[in-house]
Amino acid sequence: MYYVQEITEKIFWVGGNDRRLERFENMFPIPQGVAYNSYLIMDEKTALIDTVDAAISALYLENVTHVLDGRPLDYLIVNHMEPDHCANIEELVRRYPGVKIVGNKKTFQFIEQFYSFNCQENYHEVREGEELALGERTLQFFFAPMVHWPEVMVTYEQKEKILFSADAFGSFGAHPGTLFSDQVDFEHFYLDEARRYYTNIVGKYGLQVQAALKKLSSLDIRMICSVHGPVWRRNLSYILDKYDRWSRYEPEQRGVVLFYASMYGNTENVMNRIAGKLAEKGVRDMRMYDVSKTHASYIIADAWKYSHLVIGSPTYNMGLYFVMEALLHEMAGLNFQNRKVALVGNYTWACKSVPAMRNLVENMKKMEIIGSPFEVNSSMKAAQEPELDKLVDDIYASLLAEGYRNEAD
Ligand SMILES: Cc1cc2nc3c(=O)[nH]c(=O)nc-3n(C[C@H](O)[C@H](O)[C@H](O)COP(=O)(O)O)c2cc1C
Repeated sequence: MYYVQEITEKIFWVGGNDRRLERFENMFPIPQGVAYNSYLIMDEKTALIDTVDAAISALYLENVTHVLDGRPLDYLIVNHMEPDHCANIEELVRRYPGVKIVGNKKTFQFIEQFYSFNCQENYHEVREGEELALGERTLQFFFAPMVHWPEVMVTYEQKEKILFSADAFGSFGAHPGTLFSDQVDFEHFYLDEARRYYTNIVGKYGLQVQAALKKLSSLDIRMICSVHGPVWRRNLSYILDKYDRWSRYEPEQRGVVLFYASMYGNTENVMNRIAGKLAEKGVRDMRMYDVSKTHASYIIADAWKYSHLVIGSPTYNMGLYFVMEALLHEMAGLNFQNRKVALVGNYTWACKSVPAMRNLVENMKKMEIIGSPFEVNSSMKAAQEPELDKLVDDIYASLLAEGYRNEAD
């Protein structure tokens, strides 16, 4: 049976949740599921904003039919052509043959690339800033290229000042019954998943996000409706500030993320010793991950959050342990930058992990290597304690220089 919610007068959320999907984009674990949001505006003309993933099409079509209540669909706004939002275009055209599909040149190019049905007669191409009157309400379209696909646009509803923002401001996590961010404790319920979503999916395109934020800054926005995650109707500056910071690659918090690879436990042992020594100095904001155990998306999200990283890896086949190598490549691919990094390398006959890590890290922008990388020859020896203490002192000094306030102070 249909399940819809009216988000404001005559604008309905007609999306749905998927809590069965194991991995978003077949890559990112989503233990709390994901929501696909679509919105239907009932005015003199009816307009549907984006569709949903094929996994929830049946319920979705029932939702749309229910809200339309016998009326035709006049417009389908396609803000984003990623298949998790476009799976129902063909069926909607079949059901509502007169529907105008609103998009830009690239939108239509992508429709034809992804799908084989012919709906060219339905195209309604819009330009940057163009308006579309629905009756009481008028929509306006702004292009947001590469946030995070080239055809992306956002739709601004002028009467109630609602931004339909495509993937921007989205989050992993299905709706827990509530729909609005102010109905839950966002920091506890969504923030980590919103950060993981942003950093892993949109993170590479900080410059383009900054450009979009600048373009939208002249609009009076009272509500943000993304295609994933909760709807924002209060305290919008909170999520706008997060996006601004994330897209400038600025850490949210001073603290340390330690992540390591280790087969026999000797690299892990050094990482634990570093964390323990930092804790003795009073550092509390630390996270530690084994890269073979924790999915990269969680480590990347925390690397984005914190100011300092400690990275440890054994040498493997004259290079870097593959999982660590993949993770650092992924971070570089996401344009990750602007952090302080300490390195720990391990080897039994020829240490290649330190130069490999250094090379990968130094190829990222605005990265600073702290002190001297700590090299372990199979296992750490007592004689190396002063050298490790020196590295810990350097990490701590760097934290303080960045403004870290020690609980013990
Ligand atoms: C398949 C394989 C390849 C390795 N390749 C190298 C290598 O090229 N050079 C080297 O010095 N050590 C190499 N090692 C040894 C490890 O780097 C070394 O034993 C290290 O101390 C392991 O650290 P861990 O205790 O944290 O797992 C290799 C080990 C394995 C299992």
